Amino acid sequence: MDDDEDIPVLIEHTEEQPINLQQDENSRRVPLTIICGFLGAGKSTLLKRILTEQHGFRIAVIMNEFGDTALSKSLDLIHRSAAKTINVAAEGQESEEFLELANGCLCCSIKDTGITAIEKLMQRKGAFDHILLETTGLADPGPIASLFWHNEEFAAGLGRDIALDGVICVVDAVFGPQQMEEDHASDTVGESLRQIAGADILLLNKTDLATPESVNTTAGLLRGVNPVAPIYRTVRAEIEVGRLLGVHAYAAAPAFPPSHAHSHEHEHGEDTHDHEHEPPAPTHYELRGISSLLVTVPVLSRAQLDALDEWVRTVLWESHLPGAAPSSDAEKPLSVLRCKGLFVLDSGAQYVLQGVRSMYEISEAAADPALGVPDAGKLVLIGTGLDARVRQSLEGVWTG
Ligand SMILES: Nc1nc2c(ncn2[C@@H]2O[C@H](COP(=O)(O)OP(=O)(O)OP(=O)(O)O)[C@@H](O)[C@H]2O)c(=O)[nH]1
Repeated sequence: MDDDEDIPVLIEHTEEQPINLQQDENSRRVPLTIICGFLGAGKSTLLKRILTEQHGFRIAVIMNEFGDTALSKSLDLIHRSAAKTINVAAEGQESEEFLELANGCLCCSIKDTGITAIEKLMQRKGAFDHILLETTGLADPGPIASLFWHNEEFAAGLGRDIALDGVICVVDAVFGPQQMEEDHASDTVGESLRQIAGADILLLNKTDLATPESVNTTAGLLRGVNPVAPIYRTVRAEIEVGRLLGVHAYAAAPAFPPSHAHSHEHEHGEDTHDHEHEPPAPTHYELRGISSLLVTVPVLSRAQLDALDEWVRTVLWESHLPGAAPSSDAEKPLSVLRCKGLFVLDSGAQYVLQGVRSMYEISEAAADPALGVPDAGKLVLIGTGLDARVRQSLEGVWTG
């Protein structure tokens, strides 16, 4: 450790906040983004980029790893970056470390899991505008995401200060498909597929090491599992920070693909935003593991919206279709890991559905006058056992 270890002195924040990272006006909650990803896919490379580049955002990064990995990782990041100071705050907790970086970011490597690490970080509230939480490779982001969203216990505590912004999954363009392939070996759905399913943004990294054809194939696989998350193709996780943070994935109406088959890409420097909107034909990954169901929902009456709410509740809470007994087919039990929806009422009102595992909410969305009222709604379910019976049962909600 360096000689110049000091108790951290964190500078009072006086500058204006970046527009897209403004905290919720009502609650002043700090947005939190979860980074998960395949082993060796480039999570640390992304973090290093964020911690060392001049992007104007003050981001606190928590490396939530076990053992010494986080410590060695953060020191490695610091040594390679032009950090002004290295501060270690012991506070009687030997596992706590805070590093203040030259670009205003704060790196925390805390060998505690989840909540404790964040509680410690929040003691330094005001020193950052956004929190990034890196999970261990192949950790399922679902339980962590739900911890920060709609957890009553959490809402009474830290949840007053933190709002879940989104989940980013970094996928290895070279080994990603192989990892997905190996993942189905277990009798339950593998972690890599859970990560893809639970992501709000997919970073398809290391595209320089794969042929354009295989990158396209991998993007297609990702799209098959998660049809709504944007896919950014990157080399060394090079992407504008503003495109990853401040996405309000759990608050805003989800950006659904248009109903017609469509595929285009935008170049943004090194990264490419991929909109391969139509899910490809089911692959063996989907048949063995997770698949998605994307349904167009017609304009609904209030009563139909209530019926839809009940349908979602039954499926998410009881894992069976309304009116049907719980499935005894152990191979493909009905289970929803993530759902999103936008519903339009005949009154013109719009409602947004957001769900993680068994937790969900349907709330009225502020209509954007510039966009007008959409002529139909959409619902996407990502999980297992999402077969034709599920679509039929769902459509029965409005066809009667
Ligand atoms: N060629 C190439 N190498 C990359 C790219 N992104 C990351 N790497 C390298 O791949 C290796 C693994 O990257 P990391 O960022 O450590 O991956 P990680 O996801 O943090 O790894 P774990 O935490 O061990 O799961 C490192 O040697 C990186 O320099 C890329 O886009 N192209």
